[in-house]
Amino acid sequence: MTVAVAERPAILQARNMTRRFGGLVAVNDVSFDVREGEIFGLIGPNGAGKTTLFNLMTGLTPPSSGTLTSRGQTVTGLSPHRVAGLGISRTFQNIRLFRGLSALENVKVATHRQTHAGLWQGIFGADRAEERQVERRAWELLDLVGLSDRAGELAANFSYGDQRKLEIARALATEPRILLLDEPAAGMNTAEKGQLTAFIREVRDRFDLTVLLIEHHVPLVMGLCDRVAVLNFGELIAIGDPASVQRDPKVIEAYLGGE
Ligand SMILES: Nc1ncnc2c1ncn2[C@@H]1O[C@H](COP(=O)(O)OP(=O)(O)OP(=O)(O)O)[C@@H](O)[C@H]1O
Repeated sequence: MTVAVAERPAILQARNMTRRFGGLVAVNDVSFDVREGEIFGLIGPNGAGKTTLFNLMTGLTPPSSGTLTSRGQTVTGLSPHRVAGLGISRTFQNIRLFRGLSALENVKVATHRQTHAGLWQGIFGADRAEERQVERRAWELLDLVGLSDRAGELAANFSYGDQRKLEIARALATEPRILLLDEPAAGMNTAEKGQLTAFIREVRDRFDLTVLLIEHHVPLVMGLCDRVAVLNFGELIAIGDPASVQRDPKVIEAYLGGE
């Protein structure tokens, strides 16, 4: 029997997370839980602190204060590599592919990073058995994101939308439990945006994931997410199911009203 998202245990617990940059408080005393298996949206106006919060959650930026734990393990203070090792993987608002490598090589490099081999083995091949396994897995992931027929093409030649899909394949290569997507719909055309909801749900179900996403495209967030959190000037001003968040006067004033 499927357990309702609301009754599932927390997989992430953010407590009083704050990040200052000089005099600017980019993330201000933010606390929330993310439950196992949910699709959790993070929205807010430009500069509200969404990416900074993702950076705090993935070890890219240390918090000024506060903690993040995942099933009892402290995440804050770990390097991005160690955070990935805990099963927390992400994509970036500014796409970070190896533009001069093929789609297949991009996914293989990400897979190798999870195994003992490093970047160069990722490109030129490691132990043969491991290499075959990595290659098979990379093809599977490219297939999942619909890019296997273009495996040999350079990442630089892909449209924005396809580069985002490739980034998701790379993030999945590390076999995460928690996937953070920073603006997955940015640069996608209307048809691609339409398919993204079903795609993210399919990925969540297939890999038994919890998904957090930052997204400016409000209809996508509202149609996709189990719960939505709203940041404004670094503060968490609302959290709940999409319908109640959309009705919240604070949210309308801060964000949706300004759309
Ligand atoms: N490394 C940094 N140094 C100084 N200020 C920063 C740094 N990173 C972010 N900021 C500031 O922190 C605030 C929050 O930025 P952040 O990028 O997290 O917002 P955001 O909600 O992701 O915005 P957007 O929707 O435009 O991507 C902004 O005022 C930004 O200028």
